[in-house]
Amino acid sequence: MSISPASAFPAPAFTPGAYVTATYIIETSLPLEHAAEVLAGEQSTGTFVRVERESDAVRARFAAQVVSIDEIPPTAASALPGSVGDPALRRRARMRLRFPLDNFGPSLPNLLAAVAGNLFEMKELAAIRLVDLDLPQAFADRYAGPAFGIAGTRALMNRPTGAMLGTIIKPSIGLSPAELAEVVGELAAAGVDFIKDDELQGNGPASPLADRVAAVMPVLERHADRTGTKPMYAFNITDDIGRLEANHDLVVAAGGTCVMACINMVGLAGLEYLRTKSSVPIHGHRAMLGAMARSDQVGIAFGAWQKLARLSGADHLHTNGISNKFYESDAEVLAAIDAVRTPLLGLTPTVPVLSSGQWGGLAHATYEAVGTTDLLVLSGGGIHGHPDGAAAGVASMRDAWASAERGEPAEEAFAASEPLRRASERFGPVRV
Ligand SMILES: O=C(O)[C@H](O)COP(=O)(O)O
Ligand SMILES: [Mg+2]
Repeated sequence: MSISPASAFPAPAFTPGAYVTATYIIETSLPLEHAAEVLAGEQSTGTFVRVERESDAVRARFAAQVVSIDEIPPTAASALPGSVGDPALRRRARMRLRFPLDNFGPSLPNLLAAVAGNLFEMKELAAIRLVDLDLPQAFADRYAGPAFGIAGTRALMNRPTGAMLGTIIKPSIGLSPAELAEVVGELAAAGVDFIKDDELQGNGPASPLADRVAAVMPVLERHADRTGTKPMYAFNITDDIGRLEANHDLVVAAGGTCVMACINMVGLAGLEYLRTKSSVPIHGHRAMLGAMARSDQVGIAFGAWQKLARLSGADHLHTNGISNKFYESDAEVLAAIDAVRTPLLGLTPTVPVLSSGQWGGLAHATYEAVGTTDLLVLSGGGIHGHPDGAAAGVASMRDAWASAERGEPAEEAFAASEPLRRASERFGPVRV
């Protein structure tokens, strides 16, 4: 085994005066200030007892500091298991903690150990949720973020303006590669911009990644030869980190223009690794986010998580869509889309991906609420479940978004478009 030269491990530079500010919603039955100090101490220089070498000088330089505590109304939710104190005294607060960047350097995994590590286990806290992170520029100096983003994605799929419209292959699993190729041909002919594997379709024996690539890409290449446009297909290459590069290379060698990774399954470090190897946009699926973000009492909110995913290189990031099939309200979805659209440390803008229960009848309400077409809107059941087939499903989406972008009332689109009218018979009334 060869020993790497020391130059391969340059000492990280000190950045005095640089901080990460983490915002939490906490609940505690202890005095709020006390709980905040325990939290700040445990996640930086402290432990359960003051130790001899935790000098004032060490604290001054490395201790996390409580910046603010703002009490907010309690919820009716029960306390996290094992929390201590008199339940009758429980209070809730939004709290900001400032961590010296030098405690961890601009390293996302090590950042998370400080701002989202053991603190979820602290018995002093009856609830603790990380809701936001203010990160210094040093993170963008180290992490490249998206390589393609909105502009690069539009260029590759030849959709310079307007909403980017796509679909998820449904059924998610069960189609043979040959059947998949047929569906892809139909979708491409219908003018879809983007197609993706479902997050459930990885590399199983019934439809291995290599076979899907071999079946799908010739269909897309033939379509591109005829029309000059190659719809983007996001092959789900999620796997162990050691396989990501080979999976990516397989897709790119066949002419593929996108790879998809389930961010929480490969981890942020896996996504960042893929970013260093990828020559096509990375479609970031957020499956499993609910385990972190759904509870009001514990976890990491989408607003904080999406910053980490964007730094790690997600060109596309799922935000959910309005009237979705999952638990999030429209207000939460719109906040998520807004979060992804908010500039972050000068990174290339990531494309928000609106998915889950989407269909053409949601276009007007979505466009009115977000005011942009720099979106990738995905409709799985809403296209494949169209009463007249997937091609009509694509047409219903295109008609709806074109009408919304022209500023017409939804009723007008409904009256003018047979595919949209037929879609509404299956999926419900057009949202206005
Ligand atoms: O992976 C996705 O984004 C979902 O499977 C969406 O599917 P749906 O449009 O059928 O809800
Ligand atoms: Mg899915």
